[in-house]
Amino acid sequence: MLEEAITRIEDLDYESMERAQRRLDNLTKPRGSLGMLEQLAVQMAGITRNPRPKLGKKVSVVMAADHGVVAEGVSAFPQEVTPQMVVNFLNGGAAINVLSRHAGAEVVCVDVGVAVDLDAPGLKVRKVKYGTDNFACGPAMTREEAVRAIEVGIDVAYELIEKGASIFAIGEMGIGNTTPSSAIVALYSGRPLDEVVGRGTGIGEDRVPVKKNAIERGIKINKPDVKDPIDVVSKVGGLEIAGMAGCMLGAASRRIPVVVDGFISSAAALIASKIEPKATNYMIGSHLSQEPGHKIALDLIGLKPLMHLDMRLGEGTGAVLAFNLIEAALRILDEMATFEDAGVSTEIA
Ligand SMILES: O=C(O)c1ccc[n+]([C@@H]2O[C@H](COP(=O)([O-])O)[C@@H](O)[C@H]2O)c1
Ligand SMILES: Cc1cc2nc[nH]c2cc1C
Repeated sequence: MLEEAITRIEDLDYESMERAQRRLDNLTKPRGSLGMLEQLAVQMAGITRNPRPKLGKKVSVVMAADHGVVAEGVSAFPQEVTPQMVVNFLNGGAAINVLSRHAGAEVVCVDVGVAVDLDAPGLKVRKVKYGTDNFACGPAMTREEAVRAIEVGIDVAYELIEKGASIFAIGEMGIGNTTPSSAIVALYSGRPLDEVVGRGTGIGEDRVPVKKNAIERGIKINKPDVKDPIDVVSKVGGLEIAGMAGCMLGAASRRIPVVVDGFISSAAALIASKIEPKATNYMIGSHLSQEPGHKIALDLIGLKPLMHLDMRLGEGTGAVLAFNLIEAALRILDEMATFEDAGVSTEIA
């Protein structure tokens, strides 16, 4: 399934992009004056193979899983918050529910590896494992488990696309998951942990060295091979990180755009981009998280955030806010009058 998805990921459709660009240049505004909205519209044309695309159904996917590395004291919150928040997502009370309602998007929550069984109607139970093992002491999961988690993501993407999804916000919930995300971003960027590791849910400055030490031990003991992204995500990653990477690859293989959320979502995007570089064509950056490693990850992938909101929540909350901007960009492309239509004089020189 993973192989099939990878081989189906194509380049953007340059003809639709050129046509969209030509129309944007003829609309009643100085060329390029709508900045990133214009780039978004052109990218969407290339993704959808349509020079004047419209958004259909919008979906926020929240991949949830637990992390053995929390035993090292790397999070400000206890592990039971992961299942508690999953229940909150299903009851409609979390930030992602509110912002998704605001954006007219549906929320889909997937249990890829929560440490307990949950009896929560509406939850997609695709559990690969009851949380990862502590990667400071050995591999987080086996290679087979990592591939299964990626394939859960691909499968969920296909299922939702089949039901009409036209764009995804890719979010997550997993106490401890800024630690594996930091390991992944440090490995691929080669930057020192001091520049990558942040405070996650809000650990005190005194606890940051504990988090860095767990990552250092994890990298030393597991020796992840950066040339093999599945090795990296299995040894020092997470089940929801693999699941999100899969969702991004699955969507790209069906020419569906994915909006990358915060630090953890960007670590997943980095893994997806290392599995298949063309997948980045289908990715849209949303916001810049307060986690210091987020900018490093986005730069590595080549994504530019649309918003700077000082957020650091996760769940897909930044990504879903970008839906309105993407829709705005498409409406500009479709609805604005051209110079000719409106009888407005064009540039002198
Ligand atoms: O998206 C982000 O940039 C982000 C930054 C910090 C924390 N989070 C969320 O907080 C949790 C991870 O934080 P931590 O401290 O437990 O590693 C996880 O549930 C994430 O959704 C998310
Ligand atoms: C309450 C809470 C909500 C979250 N949502 C995503 N990560 C989270 C972490 C905590 C602690």
